[in-house]
Amino acid sequence: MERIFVTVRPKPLSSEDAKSSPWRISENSISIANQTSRFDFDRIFKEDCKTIEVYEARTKDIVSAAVRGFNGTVFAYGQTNSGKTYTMRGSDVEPGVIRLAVCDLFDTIIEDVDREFLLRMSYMEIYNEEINDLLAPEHRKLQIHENLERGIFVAGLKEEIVATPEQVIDLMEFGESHRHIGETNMNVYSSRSHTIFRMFLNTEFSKIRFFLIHISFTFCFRVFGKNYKIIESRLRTEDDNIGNSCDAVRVSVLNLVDLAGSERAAKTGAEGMRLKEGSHINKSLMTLGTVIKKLSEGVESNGGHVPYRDSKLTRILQPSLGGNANTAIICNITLAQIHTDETKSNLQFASKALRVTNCTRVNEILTDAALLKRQKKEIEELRARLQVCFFVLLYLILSVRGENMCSIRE
Ligand SMILES: Nc1ncnc2c1ncn2[C@@H]1O[C@H](COP(=O)(O)OP(=O)(O)OP(=O)(O)O)[C@@H](O)[C@H]1O
Repeated sequence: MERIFVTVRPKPLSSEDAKSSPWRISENSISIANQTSRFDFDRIFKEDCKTIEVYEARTKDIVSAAVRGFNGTVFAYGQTNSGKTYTMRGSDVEPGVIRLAVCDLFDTIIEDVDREFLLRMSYMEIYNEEINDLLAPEHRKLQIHENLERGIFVAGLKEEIVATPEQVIDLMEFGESHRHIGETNMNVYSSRSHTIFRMFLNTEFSKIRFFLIHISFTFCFRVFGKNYKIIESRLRTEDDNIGNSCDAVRVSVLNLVDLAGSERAAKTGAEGMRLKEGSHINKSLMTLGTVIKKLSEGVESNGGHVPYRDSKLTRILQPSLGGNANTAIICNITLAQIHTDETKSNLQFASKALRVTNCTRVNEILTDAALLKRQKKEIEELRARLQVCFFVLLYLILSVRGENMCSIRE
């Protein structure tokens, strides 16, 4: 069982706002002066901290676990203008969590000489409760499906096979250019949609396709002098007859999520289209809050209902909320007095998330070869047991017959 890891990143204040801020931070606790309520988190960063510190606090581990076959999700949560996009996407001067994660992912893969990888990415946004593909802008209003093989997935979402960090960053920037952004009174570049950047392995690859891709990648890397042996993860072994798991393919998904911020129309001055966007954003964040609250109260483990299906966001993130994933939340806040109520409610959400636990495990899929090997071994074991049973039975029959013969003679 793994608890959701929750950190808090306050946005730097102007000196004017700093003087009037009611918030007091001590180590990893935050409270309002003269009030008894206090919030404790895994980590509270200083206002002047760098994004790399935020990244290294937990996301770095989640990325390296993703390479080992564990699902991972990191999302930035907070009110509008609190620094979520700054944290996840970054700026020209300071790379964000997504960029840092992508570079780290490739570095970790290069170091892993025992495995071969095949990596893919997708990028989507949820805008006004509709899912749009940011890598294929013509793919709009996509639907969520669920089946045994793939779990919960967005049908028709473009998945690009990627081989270098530069390729991922280029695709991400292409996607960013199609994201819905708008001006409000609180943020000139306010995200009007939630975005989910995803890197993952395809469970549908047949062995032949896997090898074809592997061969072509290996060829490319040799030709271009790069040392990447890109993705899905399969253990390399000299001895093909070793153990059962040598041909197992590990499949993991890494979600990096930049949520749109909660907002009050009175403060953002939203009207018309902006107001409609704001109401969709608030509604889906409210559902996220309800889901986290129910999970923190143990409703799901007691067989109760958790309303994942009430918003596209919670439905897509369902496996990361109380499911099979290492999850971290970066709660972006502002310490300005004018936003005290919003900051308090964001911290309440984050506190509840601290009590949510996930059950993580390595996702391993057996290839045909490994499956055959495992079944062959099982057959051999059964055959050996059958032989033992046969000899025991023969012995019993012979001894019974021997006794009968004796009693007849007598
Ligand atoms: N840690 C920080 N250091 C310096 N500037 C920051 C920091 N965090 C945020 N900013 C600045 O604050 C402004 C708002 O940040 P950002 O757009 O990331 O907020 P947001 O939470 O994503 O807002 P929204 O929900 O409206 O999209 C930007 O100009 C950004 O550069």
